[in-house]
Amino acid sequence: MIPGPFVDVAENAEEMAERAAIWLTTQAALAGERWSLNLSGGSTPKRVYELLGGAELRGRIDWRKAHLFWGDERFVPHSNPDSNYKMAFDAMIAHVPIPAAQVHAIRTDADSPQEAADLYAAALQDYYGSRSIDPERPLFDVTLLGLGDDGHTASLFPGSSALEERRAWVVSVVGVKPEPRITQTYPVLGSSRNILFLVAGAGKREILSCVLGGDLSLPAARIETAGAIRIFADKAAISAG
Ligand SMILES: O=C(O)[C@H](O)[C@@H](O)[C@H](O)[C@H](O)COP(=O)(O)O
Repeated sequence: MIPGPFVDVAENAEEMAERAAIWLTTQAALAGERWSLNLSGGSTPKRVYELLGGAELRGRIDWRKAHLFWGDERFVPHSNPDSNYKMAFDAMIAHVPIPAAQVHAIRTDADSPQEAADLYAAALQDYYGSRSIDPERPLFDVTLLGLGDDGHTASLFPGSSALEERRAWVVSVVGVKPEPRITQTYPVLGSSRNILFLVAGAGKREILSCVLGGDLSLPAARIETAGAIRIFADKAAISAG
C-alpha cells in the first residue's frame, strides 16, 4: 500500500457509512459520461449501500451514468444469502433507477468458478475496451474494499497464489473458504482512481494497524494504485486503546 493513505475517522460505524456514502455521491457528481463503482462484499459496506439506495441520497446520483462491478463474489447463486450481488441488490440496486445492463455482476451460473472468472475478465475487458491495463486510464472510478480479520481484502487471502497473479484479471480461489470465490487480481483492483477501504469496529483495530504499518504479508497491505487510497474507519477501528 502506498504510504500515507488518507484516513477519515468517524465517531462510529453509522457515521462512517454516512461519510462514505456522501463522499461517493460527490464522486458520482464529478464523473464524466460513465461512473464505474467496483463494489465489495462483507458486512461493512451494507449500510453504505442502504444509504445510497435510500430516499435521501439516491436522487443525488445520476444512475444512468453508473456502472456497477464486484471486486469479488462467492460462487453461489445470486439468490443465496451469501451472495455479494444479492447483498448489494437488496440494499441498493433494487431501489435505484440504474439500467440493468449497467449492473455487471459476476456470473455464478457458470459451469465452474474458473469459467465464472474467465467470463468476468472478458466482461471487464469489454467495458474497458482493451485487454491490457493502461496505468494512465483507470478502469474504475472507485473501488470499495473491506478488511478481513486475517488481512484479506476482496478474496485475496494470505498465502494464496492469487496474490501473485499479474496476468489474469480475475481468478477463482478454491479451498480457502467453504465456497469457492471469484476475485479481481491486484492489477485490476488497483486500476482505480480511488480505492476506499471501509473498516469498522474494535475487532479490526489490530489488523488495520498492521496494514497501515505496511506488513506486506497481509493482502490488504499489498494493494497498489496510481490513484488514491482512502480509508474510511470508525474510532473503534483506528484508536490506540
Ligand atoms: O466477499 C467478501 O466477504 C469480501 O469482499 C471481503 O473481502 C470482505 O470485505 C472482508 O471479509 C471484510 O468483511 P466485513 O466487512 O464483513 O468485516
